Amino acid sequence: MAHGGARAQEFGHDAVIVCDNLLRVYQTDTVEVQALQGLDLLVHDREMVAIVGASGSGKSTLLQVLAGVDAATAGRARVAGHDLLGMTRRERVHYRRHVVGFVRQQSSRNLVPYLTAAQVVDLPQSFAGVPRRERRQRTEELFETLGVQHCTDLKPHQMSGGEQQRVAICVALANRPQVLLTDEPTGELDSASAQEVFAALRTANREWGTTVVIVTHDAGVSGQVARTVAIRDGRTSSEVLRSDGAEGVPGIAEEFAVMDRAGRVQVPREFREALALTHRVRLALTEDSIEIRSDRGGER
Ligand SMILES: Nc1ncnc2c1ncn2[C@@H]1O[C@H](COP(=O)(O)OP(=O)(O)OP(=O)(O)O)[C@@H](O)[C@H]1O
Repeated sequence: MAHGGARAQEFGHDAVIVCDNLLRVYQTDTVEVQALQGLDLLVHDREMVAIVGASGSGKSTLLQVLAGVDAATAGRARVAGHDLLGMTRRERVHYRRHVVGFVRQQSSRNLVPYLTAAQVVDLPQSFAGVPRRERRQRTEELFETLGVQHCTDLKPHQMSGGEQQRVAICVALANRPQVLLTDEPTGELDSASAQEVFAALRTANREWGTTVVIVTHDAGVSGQVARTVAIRDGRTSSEVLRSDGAEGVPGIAEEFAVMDRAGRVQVPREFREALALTHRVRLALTEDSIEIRSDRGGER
């Protein structure tokens, strides 16, 4: 039991994605940008989670760290048991090829202009050494499940934006990753095509048990997933949990603030402005709540 107890204390020991106090600092000649400022995040196996936030809040940086294409400056990031800050080059190649699938922000970067859908989905499987017959079967299975069989012999310029994105999702899923990371998968799409892409992501999540993370600045995504995590200034600030409604009836969504392990909570700007809260506030513990009051009359 002592062993189990010790494990239970480790932050996120049972999560597929663990970000613990993650920091990413970009250093240029003149400025230092803290894109991630001590971000904590847990995602569990088979979850489908959306990450929302304003432009510049750190969403893409987070996804690139999780995808293994960028390295955090400090903190801990673990995905499916892989420690992302301590991986060798070789481990990183294996990780990117087999453990995570990544759909990048610009759809054109996910496909190759002169390759057909079938050829581009074949590529990652071929790099992984999968025999030709199995590759063909997997490609057909992906196209059928995500509804893009008709794109098999088409090149990107012959497909709609939504079809391109669904083929890009097939590429990312080709080697059966445990985790699928998508950066603004519906950013350039009309709402009907966006719905088809969300449906494809849900299908992957349901059919293959893939854990799906969707980064978007579209707050409307909350209606598509059970959990939405909001990032503000490089930190997770709030979460919306949506319970499943009955068939055809939307579920109920409830918003929570996120408290990190040091006890920090971000007070939303509207709340701060409504009470003119500045850098110092009064906290009071009542029987079942904590009050935050302005420090009127106090020195700044
Ligand atoms: N390579 C880089 N060099 C310097 N600063 C960067 C770099 N990449 C990102 N940043 C900065 O880090 C911060 C977070 O950027 P990031 O792209 O992660 O935000 P985002 O929430 O994904 O925004 P968007 O929705 O516009 O893509 C921003 O201030 C951005 O300017």
